[in-house]
Amino acid sequence: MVKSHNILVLPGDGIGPEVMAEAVKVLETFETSERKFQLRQELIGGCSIDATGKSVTEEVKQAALNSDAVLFAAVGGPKWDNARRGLDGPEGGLLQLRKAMDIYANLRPCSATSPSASIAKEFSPFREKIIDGVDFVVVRENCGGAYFGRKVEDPTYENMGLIDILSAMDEWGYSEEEIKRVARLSAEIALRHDPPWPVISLDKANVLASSRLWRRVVEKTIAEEYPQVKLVHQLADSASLIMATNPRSLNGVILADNTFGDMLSDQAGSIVGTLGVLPSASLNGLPGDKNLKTRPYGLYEPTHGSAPTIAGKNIANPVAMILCVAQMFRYSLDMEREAQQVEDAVRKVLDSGLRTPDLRGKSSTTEVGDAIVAAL
Ligand SMILES: NC(=O)c1ccc[n+]([C@@H]2O[C@H](COP(=O)([O-])OP(=O)(O)OC[C@H]3O[C@@H](n4cnc5c(N)ncnc54)[C@H](O)[C@@H]3O)[C@@H](O)[C@H]2O)c1
Ligand SMILES: CC(C)[C@H](C(=O)O)[C@@H](O)C(=O)O
Ligand SMILES: [Mg+2]
Repeated sequence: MVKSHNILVLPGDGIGPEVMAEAVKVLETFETSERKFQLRQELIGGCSIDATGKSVTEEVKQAALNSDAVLFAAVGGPKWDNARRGLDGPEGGLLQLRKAMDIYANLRPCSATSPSASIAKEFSPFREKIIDGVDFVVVRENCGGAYFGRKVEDPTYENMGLIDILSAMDEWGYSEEEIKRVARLSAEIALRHDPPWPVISLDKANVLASSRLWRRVVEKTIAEEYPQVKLVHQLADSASLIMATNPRSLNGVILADNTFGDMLSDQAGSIVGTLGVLPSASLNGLPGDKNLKTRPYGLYEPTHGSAPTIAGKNIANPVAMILCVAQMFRYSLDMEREAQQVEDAVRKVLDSGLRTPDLRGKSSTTEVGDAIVAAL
């Protein structure tokens, strides 16, 4: 029987279409007589605002809900800076999609050997003995907190930066259930390792009310449901220092709310020395999750953005986007063997020295993509 996977492809803005083209090339090499990918490409972000007036349309959200997985590249850019209003700006398209799909856990792995030890060795600003053996995944709560709370902005301003905004507010709230589900998913990831990884939960319980609830709920959930998982509470600000001084001590699952997770996962880019190689997976549950009330949803996006200054030059690094294909194989399509094949091919190409200019290489986006396809 032929297996057919419906994949929604959202290239977005800036370097998005360039890196997505390479990811699609890699994906298509896995088509066989038994496995087909039905790709549907749609607009999101600034390009969607230009075409439809909306950063994401209801039709695209519906397409995401009907697909087996979503590949997303990047949104935003200076052209739309003045259109940046809450969920209506280009970045809001991505936020709306995360909410519509209820993909509440964003997994952002970082290790000194993935995608390639040679990259971390050469590009990390840290000494080798600091980053040696670093291996963690940031599990970022993706559908709540300050990102989705009530927003109050001065309604009179027309152009961001041109007229004074006298006051503004982002409500940063969490419910027990929102915290519980992401704590459970983190513990499940911890248990996939032998011996189980610790869960290191970040908060600012010394200051924020939402963090105090966060700490209580994480504590109770893990103690009652996952007693075999070691839980460590860490203040988010000092976690940021530890990531730069002794990152190995954060090895495990780093569980964080939406804002802290966003910041810490970018900081994790400093361990490997570039954001251009870090993928991420946003999920509404792990494969086989018995609590899932809907079909499994997965959206796969690089940690980096639309890099407007290098867009259109065929020099963007496609590796993070290509590694998103591996994540999609792993979490949405039950293709672990193929996921590892992609990761091995990426490692081989990076170790061979064939790299884009962000990694001091001379190769173009398409050359790196072609080399990865050839290495598969
Ligand atoms: N998920 C997303 O769509 C996403 C994420 C972050 C930022 N953004 C948006 O992207 C725009 C630019 O933001 P920024 O500059 O803060 O972050 P960015 O990640 O786009 O760029 C940061 C730096 O990394 C470089 N870089 C990023 N990706 C690269 C790649 N694949 N290859 C080579 N170099 C790469 C850029 O040239 C730049 O020097 C903004 O509009 C922002 O809102 C979008
Ligand atoms: C583009 C923006 C909405 C997004 C975020 O803040 O979540 C980005 O920074 C990310 O990390 O995916
Ligand atoms: Mg970010």
